Amino acid sequence: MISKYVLKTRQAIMSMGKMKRKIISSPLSPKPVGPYNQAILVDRTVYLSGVLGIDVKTGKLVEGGAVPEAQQVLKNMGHILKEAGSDYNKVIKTTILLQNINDFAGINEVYKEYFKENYPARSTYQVGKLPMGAQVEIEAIAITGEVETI
Ligand SMILES: CC(=[NH2+])C(=O)[O-]
Repeated sequence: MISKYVLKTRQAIMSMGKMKRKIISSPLSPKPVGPYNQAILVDRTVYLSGVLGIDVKTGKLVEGGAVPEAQQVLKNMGHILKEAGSDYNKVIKTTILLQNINDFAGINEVYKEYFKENYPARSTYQVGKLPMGAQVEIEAIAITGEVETI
């Protein structure tokens, strides 16, 4: 049996109409390597999939390890953010996945080149393995349009 509360919640949601989502795809950033999109925009929030350090021209991970990969990840991320009407300064949350947590310090140096102010909330993990044998993957959530920091 459905409670009055659940029924009321359902009615409220129905009365809101259809929520719109927009698939974001930047040709300047590598195509997804699996069944996902680069990003999805819902209302004014854009959800970025985990970005890898793939060079869009070669379709391969850049060489040299975690630091060059992180540079490429964040460049790729910039193109996706721009396509969605956002930028690094409007990112509110990131998740960094590292193949080796010993790269933490090096990654932080690269990260600060892109996130200069209003640092997003962030989580960093060492994981067993990443797609394509990557050393770094970063996902993000960002706001589009005008943002005020209070
Ligand atoms: C790389 C990535 N985002 C994925 O889900 O495989």
